[in-house]
Amino acid sequence: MIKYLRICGKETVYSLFIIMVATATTVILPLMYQNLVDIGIMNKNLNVLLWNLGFLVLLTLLRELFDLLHTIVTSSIRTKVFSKIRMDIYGHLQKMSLSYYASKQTGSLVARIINDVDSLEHLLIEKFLNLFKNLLMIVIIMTIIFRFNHNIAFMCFVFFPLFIIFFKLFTTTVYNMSYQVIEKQEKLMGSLQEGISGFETIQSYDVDKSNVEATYKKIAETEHTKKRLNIKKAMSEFSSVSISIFSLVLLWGYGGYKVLNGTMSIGGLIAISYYVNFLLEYTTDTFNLVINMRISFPAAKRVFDILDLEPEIKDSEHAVEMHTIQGNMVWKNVDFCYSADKNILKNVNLTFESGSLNAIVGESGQGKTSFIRLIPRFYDPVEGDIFLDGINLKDIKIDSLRKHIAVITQDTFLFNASIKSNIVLGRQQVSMNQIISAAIMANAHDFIMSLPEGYDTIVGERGTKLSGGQKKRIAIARAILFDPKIIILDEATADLDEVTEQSILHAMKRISKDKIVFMITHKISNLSFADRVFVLSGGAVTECDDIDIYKKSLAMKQIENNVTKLVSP
Ligand SMILES: Nc1ncnc2c1ncn2[C@@H]1O[C@H](COP(=O)(O)OP(=O)(O)OP(=O)(O)O)[C@@H](O)[C@H]1O
Repeated sequence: MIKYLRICGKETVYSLFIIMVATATTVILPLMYQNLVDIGIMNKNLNVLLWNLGFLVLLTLLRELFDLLHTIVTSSIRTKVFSKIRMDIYGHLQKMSLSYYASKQTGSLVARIINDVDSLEHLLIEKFLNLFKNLLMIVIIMTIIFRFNHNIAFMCFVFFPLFIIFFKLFTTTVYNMSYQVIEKQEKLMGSLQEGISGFETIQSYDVDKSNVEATYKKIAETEHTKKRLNIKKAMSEFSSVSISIFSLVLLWGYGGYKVLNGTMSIGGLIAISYYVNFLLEYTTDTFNLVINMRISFPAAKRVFDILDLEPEIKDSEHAVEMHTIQGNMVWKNVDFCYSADKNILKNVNLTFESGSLNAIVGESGQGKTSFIRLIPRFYDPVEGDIFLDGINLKDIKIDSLRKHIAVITQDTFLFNASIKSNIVLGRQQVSMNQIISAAIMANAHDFIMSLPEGYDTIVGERGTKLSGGQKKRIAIARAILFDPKIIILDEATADLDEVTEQSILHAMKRISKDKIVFMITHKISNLSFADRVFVLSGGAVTECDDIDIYKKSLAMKQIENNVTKLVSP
């Protein structure tokens, strides 16, 4: 946090200075009242009365002015620090490995960026700075009260232990409850996000009953925990206010008695009652602040927990930049698994040369996607190494490695932007001609031109305004325009009609002359485009010596499966 406060060190110093000056103006006010009553009113001195009234107006205005200044300065701290924290979390999340996202829900991560940073903001700006102001005020006011009247100062001291007892009583419960609220809210955000983005499945399968009810239950539980937390907070506030009332009664009893027996002036009693009032106000406020800080701490801690997380896949110290690559790849004794109890790849030894289109086949769940995930280092092998142009992937800077790879997955992700921006994807200096020729190769140009706004058509969230095949073709055009050395097609053409699929694969075959293309496929017809075919089975990856024989055996297997399905009751 200190690192972030340093960004606006100047503003923090200004803020503390303003707090001190505002404190001074507040502290002087009761003395003015004392003068006004004892010298102005009681001695019928109009001059003193008018001067004091003038000063009172001036001081009150000054205090308001400093409050305004404080708000301006803290707003500037908020803007600088918290936009930086949000950017850092977002940037950090972008660096996290696939394994991290496999165990997290998008909604709960959004909750951290929005809600938890908000809590941290309140904690820092409202609570820490106010705590500083309150403690300063308490010390100054206690000193003044002590100088006024020792007995009253001792009476005030009696109430501190009471505050501490109540504080101890509430603080742990409040902390635990607020943690529960945050966790429940995070889970709720996850369910809401999932429910909203999966609305089509929910509606079409009529699963709304159990699914929606589970979300309703989460909403109710979150609100219930919030209600319990609010009641606890209200109880803690009630107890601190009760102590204040009790002490004011004591002060006015004792002070009134002193005025009656002539040992204290009326102005003095008014001034000291102001000070005691201030003291109680600031002590109560500090008590509530600390309770509220306990509420904000869990959220603040979670913000820094994310920032402290190390991505599983990161650049090694001596990682090198690869500006250009040939694209020759060697796999040496590669083992891979997601968890120790299930091997996905075992002792894979392979060599791929630039200028080849490699089909990866195998039954569902054998590990084809996992296999290609090791190439852009979405995951690392648990044993063995993969070399690109003789350099271990682990020794290449991740950004510079991924710059040479385009992955087109089974699920196409499009941004809610125009078709053109989805193809270009932030790359600079790309001409319209280049975009169009990539779209032509991906068989996307004709359908794009048939849309009323052509390349400027906005595709909707995740591309909902386009068909599955259209989205896929845009993703392929994006990869072609990108012109990487390694192209990975993970069943990328599976949901296209046969003519479109064949024309895209022809294009892939053409452009694979100086690239390595990996094509995961379940279709026998696609194997005709492959230079080499690799079969994944039981963790082993074996190359097919004769593609035609493999195609025949696969076709036979599929026929057998279909016959079994037909004859089985
Ligand atoms: N992120 C993950 N965490 C844990 N296990 C995973 C993960 N991704 C996949 N698996 C498991 O790894 C195994 C291989 O999955 P993978 O997706 O690589 O298979 P595949 O051959 O591509 O399957 P398909 O042809 O059905 O797409 C499966 O048993 C799957 O459940």
